[in-house]
Amino acid sequence: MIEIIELTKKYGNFTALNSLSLQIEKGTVFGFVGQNGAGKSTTFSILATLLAPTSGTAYINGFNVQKEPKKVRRQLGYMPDFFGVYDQLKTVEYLHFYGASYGIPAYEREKLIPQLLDLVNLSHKQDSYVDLLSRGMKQRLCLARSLIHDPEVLILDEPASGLDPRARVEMREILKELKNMGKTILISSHILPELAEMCDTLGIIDQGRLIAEGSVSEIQARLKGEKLIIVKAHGDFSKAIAFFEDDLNVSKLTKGEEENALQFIFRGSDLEQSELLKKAILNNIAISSFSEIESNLEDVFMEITKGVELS
Ligand SMILES: Nc1ncnc2c1ncn2[C@@H]1O[C@H](COP(=O)(O)OP(=O)(O)OP(=O)(O)O)[C@@H](O)[C@H]1O
Repeated sequence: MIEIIELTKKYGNFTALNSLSLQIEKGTVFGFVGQNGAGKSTTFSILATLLAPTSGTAYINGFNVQKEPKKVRRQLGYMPDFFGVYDQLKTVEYLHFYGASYGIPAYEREKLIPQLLDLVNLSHKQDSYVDLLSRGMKQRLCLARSLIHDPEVLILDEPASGLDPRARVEMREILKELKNMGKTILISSHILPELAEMCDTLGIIDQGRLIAEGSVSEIQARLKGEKLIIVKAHGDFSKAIAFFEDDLNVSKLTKGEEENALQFIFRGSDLEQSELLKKAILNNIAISSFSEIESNLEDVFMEITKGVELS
C-alpha cells in the first residue's frame, strides 16, 4: 500500500509538488498521468527515498519514506525513467550484481535469475552484453532488476516510453502478470490509452497537484454533461456562429478543421441539444450535419489539464 500525505516539493522558489495526497491500496495498478513537468518523477523520487520532500510525507506499506528509508527500500522496486546499464556486463551478470547488492546469496540468485529472465522474456539474451540489448530489452531488464528482491510495491516511471507497439504490448503483459502476483504497482505515463488498459485507477497530476482521481469511467463521468458538438453549416457562416454563440449552454466555440464546420462544448441535456438543433433550422441556418463527438480518455485529459474546474 502507498500513502502520500500532503506532499510538497519546492526547488528554490518553484513548487514542483503542491500538497499532493493519494492512497493506493494493496494489489492495485495505479496510473499516474500528467504532462511533461507535471511532477511525476519528483513524486516517484520521494517515494523511492532518493529525494526529501519540502513538507508532507509518504508511507510504503506503513514505513515512512524519510524516517525508515532502509525498510522502504526492502518493500519497493523502483524503475526510474532514465537508467544506465553497465557495459561489459552480460544480462545474467548484471542481475547477479544487483541481487548481490541486496544481499541475496549466490545459490538463491542461481534459482531466481532464470525465473526473472523468463518473466521479462529475456532468457534468450542471458549471455548478451547489456549495452547491446535493444531499448525494449533494456527496459525489461531494468524491470527485472527492480524485482530482484521480490518487492511488494513497484514504482515504474514511464516503463513504456520509447517502446514500439509490440514492445509495449509485451510490457503490458508482464505488468498483468505482476498484478496477478498481488503486487501494488504505481506506473506513470503520458500515453493515456496505454495506462487505461493497464490500470485499475488513474490519478491526473497537473502542475504538482492531483486534479482528478478515479477509474477511467469515473474520470470521464466527472466531465459528464459536457459534450463536444461539431456542426457543418452552409450559407452565412458568421450568422451560424452568432446563433450558436448566443446559446447559454454553448462555450468554447471555434471553427472546425473541415470547411464550413464549427465546434463547441455543449453543457445542456439531450433534450436541450435537440431543441438547439430545431431552433437553428427554424432560424434558417443550413445545417448538413450536427454531431456529438464521444470524448475518449485523451480528450478528457486535454480538457482537464486545460484548467476545467472539477470540484
Ligand atoms: N532538481 C531540480 N531542480 C529544479 N527544478 C526541477 C528539478 N527537478 C525537477 N524540476 C522541475 O520540477 C517540475 C516537475 O518535474 P518532474 O521531473 O517531476 O516532472 P514529470 O511529470 O516527471 O515530467 P516528465 O514527464 O517530463 O518526466 C518540472 O518543472 C521540472 O523542471
